[in-house]
Amino acid sequence: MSQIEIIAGAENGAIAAFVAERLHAALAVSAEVAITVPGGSTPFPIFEILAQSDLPWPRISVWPGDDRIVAEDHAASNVGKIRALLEPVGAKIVPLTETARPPHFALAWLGMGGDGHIASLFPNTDPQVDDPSPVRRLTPDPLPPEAPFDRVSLTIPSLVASDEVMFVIRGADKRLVFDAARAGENDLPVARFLSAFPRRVTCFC
Ligand SMILES: O=C1O[C@H](COP(=O)(O)O)[C@@H](O)[C@H](O)[C@H]1O
Repeated sequence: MSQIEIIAGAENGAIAAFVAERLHAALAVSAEVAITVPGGSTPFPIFEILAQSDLPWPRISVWPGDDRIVAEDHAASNVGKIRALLEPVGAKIVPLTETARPPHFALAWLGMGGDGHIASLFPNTDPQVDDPSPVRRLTPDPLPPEAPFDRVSLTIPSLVASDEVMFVIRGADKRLVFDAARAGENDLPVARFLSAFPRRVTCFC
């Protein structure tokens, strides 16, 4: 079980500073590092701030932790929006595909849906902590009305291999779901992940 630090009420600037600090620490011991980041609505204002940081972006690979199966120029594409913000500063943006071989991530940044999904590991997809596949194509059920598409997602083992994990979760309703998950009071995808991840977790919520 992970050790979870809760940081409540953090502004986007403070979250961007945390990410930059963790990446600088990883880059102090590795020439190149990889980070996986979420999609949805929460992370993009933080990416905008992060893009202004002094990080050596050409040494950083950025992988979406999940994506909607749409063209990259579609409004629902996570990789398209990540690329628009972070490629201009020099980051290497790596689209997530079904055949991708994900690297070891220095930092896995996750969001969470109100239904307890992380990445695109929705409850109906029954994500397993010992999934032998690093990436899966999945169909959420129900399909979220704001993004009614099939998905591609890192699996729990791909995320568990990361050095450390951070969540950014907005809203009291989601906080209740997260708190129940970390207390072992539900079996949602977020709870399965937390039960399997043995290292540092920081939750901005
Ligand atoms: O569909 C998705 O939703 C979750 C949560 O997104 P948010 O809008 O609440 O920030 C996100 O973590 C995931 O990557 C995304 O594809």
